[in-house]
Amino acid sequence: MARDKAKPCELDQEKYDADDNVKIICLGDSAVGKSKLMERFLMDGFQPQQLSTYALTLYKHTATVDGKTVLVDFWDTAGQERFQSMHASYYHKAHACIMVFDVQRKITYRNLSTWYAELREFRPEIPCIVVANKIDDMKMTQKSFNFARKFSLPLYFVSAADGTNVVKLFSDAIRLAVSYKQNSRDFMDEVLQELENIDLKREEEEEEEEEMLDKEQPGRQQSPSPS
Ligand SMILES: Nc1nc2c(ncn2[C@@H]2O[C@H](COP(=O)(O)OP(=O)(O)OP(=O)(O)O)[C@@H](O)[C@H]2O)c(=O)[nH]1
Ligand SMILES: [Mg+2]
Repeated sequence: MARDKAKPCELDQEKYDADDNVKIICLGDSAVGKSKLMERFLMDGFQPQQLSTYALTLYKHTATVDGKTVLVDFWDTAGQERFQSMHASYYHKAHACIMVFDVQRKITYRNLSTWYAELREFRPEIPCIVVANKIDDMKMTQKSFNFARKFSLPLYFVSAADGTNVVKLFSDAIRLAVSYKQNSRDFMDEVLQELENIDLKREEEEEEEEEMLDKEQPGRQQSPSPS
């Protein structure tokens, strides 16, 4: 008797079992440590070499929130100016944002307002966490950064280099993304959902129409389209 039954592919099984999937984007100037934070969380490692992200890297991660499996797409975006025109698609259907600055470079903190304005233009309601990275190199970690307070955003002091607060940051971001997705009353989400429903309905109607025509005219030929 064969004991080993064919096992379904692991990834497909995860997808099948997943209760939800969410998209989390990461924003901030070049070299603030966005990719290193992902690396620390997903691979539990840190290679100090500087390799700027080319436009976009996508990481897939499986998490458990309140006993449910959640598939997470992390979008690691390049902070460099030259890629800024791609941002509309970065933001599309994102459920949470991690916005990073470097505690050692004031300009990256100042630029948060630009990143935040752009985020809100595309995703007015999604949860956003402000992240002060590289606190391993900094003595005064308790310095108050007004930006987060001004917009009532949570602020996390982290280090991708030594791992401080990294798991907490990502776990909370996933939790916020899931809860946003489940409770969202975001106007843009509703509009997108409506558009998807209209598309589906139109496709169904077209299929029905095709079927009816096929029944009415067996052996029907497609008429040439006017040129
Ligand atoms: N000391 C210290 N250095 C860090 C930390 N996180 C990142 N770095 C360093 O900062 C540099 C930039 O890190 P990246 O993660 O590549 O930065 P990024 O934000 O992804 O940059 P772009 O991809 O260009 O947008 C690297 O040399 C890292 O080693 C940290 O927590 N502490
Ligand atoms: Mg990067």
